Amino acid sequence: MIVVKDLKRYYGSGETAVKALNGVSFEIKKGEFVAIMGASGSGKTTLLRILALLDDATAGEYTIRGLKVSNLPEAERSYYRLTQVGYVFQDYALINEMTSAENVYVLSMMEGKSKKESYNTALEALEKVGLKGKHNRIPDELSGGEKQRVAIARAIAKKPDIMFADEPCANLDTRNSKQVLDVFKDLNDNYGQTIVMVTHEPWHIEYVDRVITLEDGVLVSDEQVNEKEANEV
Ligand SMILES: Nc1ncnc2c1ncn2[C@@H]1O[C@H](COP(=O)(O)OP(=O)(O)OP(=O)(O)O)[C@@H](O)[C@H]1O
Repeated sequence: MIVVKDLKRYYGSGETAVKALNGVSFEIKKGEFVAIMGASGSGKTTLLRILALLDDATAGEYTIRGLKVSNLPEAERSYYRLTQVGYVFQDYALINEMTSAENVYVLSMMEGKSKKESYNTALEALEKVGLKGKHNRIPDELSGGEKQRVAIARAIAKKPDIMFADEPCANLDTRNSKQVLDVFKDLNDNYGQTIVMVTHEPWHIEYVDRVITLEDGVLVSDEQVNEKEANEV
């Protein structure tokens, strides 16, 4: 599904350039749940932002399902971002004045779907993340873990090819983190959702299939931690 070849991302130029990514190559198959790990400053967020089309690489090649996204014109990248890629950020990025259902269906309405269809899709997505019956609550009336699950519902409502999560449990206690990780695992196991998640917590490894570790912008290990049947790249 994803092929990355010799990806580089430098911040600044010349002698003082920060080589946040310095030639990273790997492939991710459809249906994999992959963790990106590494010490602070190793390049995890930089890599995820490029994979999620939120940033451009300085050099290298990036393809999703055979489509060379690193070369797409901005309008097409923007369409791809809106319709095919799901995001979950550490701060949830929910709109405080909106209910859970509204937060989920606002994106679907931006795609031009009817309010009724968007609302029904939102309720279905909220049910999948275990929030049935909480569709009318605003973020202030939810726990941190529930807020993050609303953000996950928003991401899956558009049935994305790939879901990207950047430290989704960074602001959560262990109990809430487990609920969020259980939702990711359920989406991956039962719906085949491809997930790429940045995390620095070693105990999160038990939830994922594979761990890619970065050190100073270089891939230093790529380890299968949970066997799955072979799938298409
Ligand atoms: N916008 C920027 N301008 C300059 N340097 C940057 C910028 N963003 C990141 N960097 C540098 O690039 C390197 C990689 O940063 P990145 O945020 O990708 O690391 P990380 O592994 O996600 O770290 P953390 O776990 O602390 O979030 C670091 O040295 C960082 O200081």
